[in-house]
Parts: sequence; C-alpha cells; structure tokens
Amino acid sequence: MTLALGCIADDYTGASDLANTLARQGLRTVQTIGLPATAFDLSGVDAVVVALKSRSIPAADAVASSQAAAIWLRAQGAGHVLFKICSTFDSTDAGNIGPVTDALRASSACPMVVVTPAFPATGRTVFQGNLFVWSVPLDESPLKDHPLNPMHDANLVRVLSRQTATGVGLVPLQVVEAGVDALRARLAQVQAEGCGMAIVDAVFDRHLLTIGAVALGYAVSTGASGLGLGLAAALIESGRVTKADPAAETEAPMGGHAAILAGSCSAATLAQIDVFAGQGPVLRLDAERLLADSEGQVAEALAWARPRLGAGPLLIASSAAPDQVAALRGRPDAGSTGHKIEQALAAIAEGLVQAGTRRLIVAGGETSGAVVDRLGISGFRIGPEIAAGVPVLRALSGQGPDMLMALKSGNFGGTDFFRDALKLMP
Ligand SMILES: Nc1ncnc2c1ncn2[C@@H]1O[C@H](COP(=O)(O)OP(=O)(O)OP(=O)(O)O)[C@@H](O)[C@H]1O
Ligand SMILES: O=C(O)[C@@H](O)C(=O)CO
Repeated sequence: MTLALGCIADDYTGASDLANTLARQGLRTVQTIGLPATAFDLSGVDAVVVALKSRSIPAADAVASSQAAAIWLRAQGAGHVLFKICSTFDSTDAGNIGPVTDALRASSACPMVVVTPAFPATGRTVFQGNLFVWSVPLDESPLKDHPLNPMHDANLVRVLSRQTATGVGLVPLQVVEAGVDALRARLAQVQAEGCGMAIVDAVFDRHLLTIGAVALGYAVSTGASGLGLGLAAALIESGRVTKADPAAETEAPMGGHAAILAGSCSAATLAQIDVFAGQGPVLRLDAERLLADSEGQVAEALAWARPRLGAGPLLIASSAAPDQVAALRGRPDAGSTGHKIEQALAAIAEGLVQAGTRRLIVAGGETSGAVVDRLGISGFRIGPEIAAGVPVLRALSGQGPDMLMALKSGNFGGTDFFRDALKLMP
C-alpha cells in the first residue's frame, strides 16, 4: 500500500495538530520525528506527518531538511505533499514559509502552490488575504509579542512576497465560495500573471473542502490544519482512501507520573498556567536565572519536582508575560536565549522521565521540539482529541520511552486545557 498524503510540518506541535486533523477526518495517520532512521512499516497508513523543527532555523537549513522529507515521502508513494505551517503564519522576512515553498515547488515542477493558514476551528480565518485570529487582525493579536517571530503585518500577500522571488497572487473569498471551477480558473489566471503561489481566502470549513479538492490536483500545497482537513476530505471523496473510524482504537492506560512543561509565552498558555495553579503545584522558572546558570536551575527544578511527583500532576514553566519577554529581547545575546531556555526545559523533561514520568504535556512548539528530541522519541500514534488541534500522542513502542504526550501549540486550548488533557491521558 502506498501513502496517499505526505506532510512536512515545520514544528512538532504543528505536526501533531495536523496529524489530529487528518486522523479525525478518517486517514490512518502516523507522525514521525524527523525522517525515520530505519525502514518504516507503512502498511495500513494513509498519511505520514514528518515533524521537523524548521520554523526558526536559517532558511537554507529549513529548505534542505524539507526537501529531504519530500523526497522520502514521494518515495513512499505520496502523490501530494502538504507543507504544514503555523495557522498564525509564524515566519520572518527571511523565511521560512517562502523559501521552503519555493524549493518544494521547484523540485516537483509544480506551477502553482495554494497557500492558506486558515483553520476556522481555532479562529484563524483569511479574508482578502488578511489573517484574523478570532476577531482581530494578526498584527493586533498576541502574535505581535511572539518571542521569536513577532507578527506585525496581517496581509499575507505582503508577508509572503517578502519571503520569495516569485509573484504571490490572491484568491479572494468570493471565488472560493463560487466553488472548485471558479477556484481553478482563478489559480490559472494568477499563474498566467506570473505568480507561483497564491494566498487563498477561507472563513468556514466548507471553503477548505473546496480548496482541498483543488489543491490535491497540484503536487504541493502550503497551509495549516484547515488545508489538511480539505485534502483529507478530498482523498476520501475521490475514493483514494477508505475512511477509517478514529475512535476504533482503544488503548491501555499508561500510568506513571504526570507532568506539564510550559515554554510558550502565548496569552493562552499564560492563562492555562494560572488556572492550573489552582489545581496543582506550579514552579515558575526565572528566565534570567535560567540563562545565567542553566545547570543549577535545572537541578533545582528537579529537586523541587521529585518529591511532589507521586502526589499528582505538577507544572514547571519558563513562560513569562510580554513585558518580561521584551526585556529579554533587549539583551545582547537575545538571538540565543529562546534556544537556551528550550534546552533547559528539555533537560528538566529528561529528569522527570528518569523519575518515572510517563505522561507529559508540553506547551509551545519550539519547546516541544527540544523536549521530544531530548527524549529520543522517533514517532507517535495519534490518540483522542483534547482540544482543537491537540491530540493525545502515544510514543511508538520500542523507540524511546513508552509514554503518552500532548504537544500543545502555544495559542491552542481552553483555559482548563491541562486538566482536560490529563483526563484523556490515564
Ligand atoms: N521567559 C521567557 N522569556 C523569553 N523567551 C522565553 C521565555 N520562556 C520561554 N521562552 C522562549 O520562547 C519561545 C516560545 O516558543 P514556543 O514555540 O515554545 O511557544 P509558542 O511559539 O507560543 O508555541 P507555538 O509555536 O506552538 O505557537 C521558545 O524559544 C522559548 O524557549
Ligand atoms: O497551526 C498552528 O497554529 C499550530 O499547529 C502550530 O503550528 C503552532 O506551532
């Protein structure tokens, strides 16, 4: 059996978000961490999401790792490759959405790439090329304060044009609303005008069904989970995949200690930490001290955690409010602070697992990447959905520790997310 859909995600939470969407739509989906090191049994699998940590690395490195993933996915039979980006279009003028899309387009001789980060289930909609996060334009949303890629422009045609040499067209909502033929015609038109990519508007899931049906006709597309939903529906509709029942698999409880690690400084995660503080022990790490003496702070955090683990879930966070994050950004070593904090949280994760933690929730995409890499996990099967975009993940047995995880995108989940997650991670 060959793969119906190959996906390359630019971070690990984004990968599990997409894998969740594909599984809920009825695709048998596996998430791998990077490219599998050894031969990988894909029997019965419809879609693979290769999770990369390529969102915030130099563009040339992101291109190289994405190209390698695309080659592998195509070798497994994937007729279409979706490049999964963040639903808030996290990127800078240097990339990496434009450069990676350019490279995937060139290597598959794809004349036009549909690009849409719309994901209505989490309030991300695109209208006239402008990205909204619930009711506010992207540049007025909490993403304006992001520690790594503050977003100051909601107009995605402009944002993407700064990242690529090819023209970026726009397919407005009225065209998508008119259906697949109108969308195909508009894409042909923008291509004739010299564009190699087009931002496509979408406000409701029905728009993503139209977009998915059309995007499947090209070799490559770029988007968030909403586009995944459309592509999955199109694969089932066309008969290329037989719909699976996502609730069919039941799993034995994992047991072991439970812990939460937060490195996301998003508004949603900050609120979730505050709510959890009323339910269990919370250790708030001081970023300045963490940067000055990482080893000492990691040791202190583990000394705090070990005697508490047996009593129930606990939470350790480096997360801080926008003013503190901004203060850190003013330091001369600002370029490396995020990475250092991620590594400290990864070291804490490792210590927690050594102490018997088998259920681990991580908030933040970059943070999740560092943690999963440190734990040596090579892939996940997709379990029940905790909140839109966040599934329970079961580490593939025999590779890395046997455990349940939830990798929460910074801005996802309701205020009681951590308790909701723990209920589904027995
Ligand atoms: N107190 C802090 N001050 C500044 N940066 C921090 C602090 N705590 C964590 N960070 C860094 O901020 C970045 C947060 O990125 P991360 O991807 O983990 O979360 P996010 O962007 O909110 O989530 P997502 O990418 O899933 O939307 C990481 O590099 C993390 O190390
Ligand atoms: O699309 C999203 O918003 C998330 O899956 C994500 O990528 C956050 O890192």
